Amino acid sequence: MIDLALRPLDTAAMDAARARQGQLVKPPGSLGRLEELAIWLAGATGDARPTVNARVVVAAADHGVSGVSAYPREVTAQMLATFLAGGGAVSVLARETGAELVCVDAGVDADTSALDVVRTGLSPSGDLTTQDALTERDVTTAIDTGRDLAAQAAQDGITVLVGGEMGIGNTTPATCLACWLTGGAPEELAGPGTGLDPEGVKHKADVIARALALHRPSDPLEALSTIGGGEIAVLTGLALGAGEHGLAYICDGLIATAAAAIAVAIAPDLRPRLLAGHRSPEPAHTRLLEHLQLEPVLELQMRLGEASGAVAALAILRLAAATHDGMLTFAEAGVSG
Ligand SMILES: O=C(O)c1ccc[n+]([C@@H]2O[C@H](COP(=O)([O-])O)[C@@H](O)[C@H]2O)c1
Ligand SMILES: Cc1cc2nc[nH]c2cc1C
Repeated sequence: MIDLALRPLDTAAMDAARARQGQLVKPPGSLGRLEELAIWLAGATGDARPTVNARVVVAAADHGVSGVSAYPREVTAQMLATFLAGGGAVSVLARETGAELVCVDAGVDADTSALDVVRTGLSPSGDLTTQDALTERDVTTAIDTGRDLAAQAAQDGITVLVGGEMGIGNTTPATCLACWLTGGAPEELAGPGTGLDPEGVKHKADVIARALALHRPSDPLEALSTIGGGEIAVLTGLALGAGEHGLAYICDGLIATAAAAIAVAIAPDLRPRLLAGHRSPEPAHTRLLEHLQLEPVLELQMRLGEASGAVAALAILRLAAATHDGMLTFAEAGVSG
């Protein structure tokens, strides 16, 4: 197991934020979820009037499992280059929301030496229907990379971390993990990913069932090594690191949420620090959100990954923090309350 010291939410900062919300010039509760988000952010950051200083980490990897995606694996490296060139959805969304973007090569099947990425030295995962996806050592390396990125973010004054991923085929390991965590059946939880037809989804459910029959992991780290992937393990480490360093953490769709759910299985106290950015239409995502008892901020039928849904939610979190900090109180505005 991993030696972790997680910070709990700061209840004094939350109480102060709640009291401020009660004084702002609006009927109590009238900003709805924005009020809850501001109070949560106060707890996660330990600041009763928190600022949003966000960094988006996109971890990319390829996968040995085949015949489960509508796209070929070379798309992973091509999209990584596109993110860094500023032309991917996440590049635009991060720019619009004033967040920094950091990309990680967590086992991409291409030479990425010309790209400005964080390196792990990992190779693509093995085919989880016939072998372990990762070695135990790979899992440790990936988790440590994620935790180090969170430590660096805290040092840089970041208050909000957003985790996303890119990896052709990765809805298959993510759905395996969702089945393992929730007891869900592959035929219930397998979805179309990048766009499989119903026959493709049925085949994918068979692949997931085969992987689960071959591997019977007994703990979350073993689950990452047998039925996980490099980018998933990096995001598990990133979420754990957010807990260690007192950062707020926004989960994206199916894959990023599976990674966060594994982090919670490792360290249950992490859960209150997680915000579900959105709900993806993948059935396994809804099951994971129920498992974690997280209510997504947005439901926009987004199913891209890349942290796109989480960064869309970051825009809402910014508005929550801005109203919390910038509004006048009844007394300051001279409004009868
Ligand atoms: O985040 C989601 O819920 C999500 C749902 C479907 C697809 N994706 C993205 O699509 C890729 C995985 O899909 P697939 O069909 O290749 O397993 C990967 O790059 C993910 O970022 C992401
Ligand atoms: C083009 C493309 C972009 C993506 N971004 C995240 N997953 C993706 C999958 C594909 C196929």
